[in-house]
Amino acid sequence: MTIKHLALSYGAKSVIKDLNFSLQKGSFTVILGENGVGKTTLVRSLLGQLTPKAGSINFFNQERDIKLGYVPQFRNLDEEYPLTIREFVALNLYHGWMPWLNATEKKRVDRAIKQTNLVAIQDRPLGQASGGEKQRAYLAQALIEHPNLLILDESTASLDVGMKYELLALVAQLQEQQQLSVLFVTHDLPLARQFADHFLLMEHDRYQTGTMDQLKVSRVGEAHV
Ligand SMILES: Nc1ncnc2c1ncn2[C@@H]1O[C@H](COP(=O)(O)OP(=O)(O)OP(=O)(O)O)[C@@H](O)[C@H]1O
Repeated sequence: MTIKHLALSYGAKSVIKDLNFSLQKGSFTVILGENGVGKTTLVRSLLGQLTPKAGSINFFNQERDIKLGYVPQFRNLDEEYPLTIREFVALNLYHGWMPWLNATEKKRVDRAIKQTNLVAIQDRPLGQASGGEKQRAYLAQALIEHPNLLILDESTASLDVGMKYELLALVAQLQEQQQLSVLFVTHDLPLARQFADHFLLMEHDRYQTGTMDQLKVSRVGEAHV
């Protein structure tokens, strides 16, 4: 994916100006930056929810080659949330009036549930799952479409340390096995250093990119000069 001279704004409020960035196929890239710098805004533009004011976003060779998977920020679901884990994972496969899945769709659900280690608990209500299990269910839902670019937006923010590493280790495994490219938005530098190979560091007036060993910050947003 190549981003050239990208500008994004909300009405008159400019958030991103002249961003240039390349995401290499198969890489695990972390997007770092302080609160309010525009990380989620950038993700929204990649998901096609926000039209650039200027510049371009080109996905790999041709735009139709790209299949995006998106794991949103962790939101704790109500304990009473009515769907089981399996129903939640399959949610996007239901079309309008058709309340059942065909054999191929069932296989896709089985595969995503297996990939995310949810087989044993797939029939439990999602509302009663642990934070890590809920995030794995979001990941499984994103994997249903067999994405080649997976975007995780602060997906680990409210998970405890063990669960964060578990989720990211799973993502890294999928990245390797399936030639996935991963874009991971986070404030968590140790986690980024553990799993990512490239970074995009967003600051209010500049952007830096490179391989993780070129990242010279001790905490997000604070560059050593
Ligand atoms: N719908 C909107 N309308 C107007 N301004 C917005 C809107 N959404 C976000 N903003 C503003 O755009 C700026 C960038 O927000 P964004 O959510 O992209 O930041 P972020 O880097 O993801 O922050 P955080 O780390 O806190 O999630 C902020 O100043 C925010 O207040």
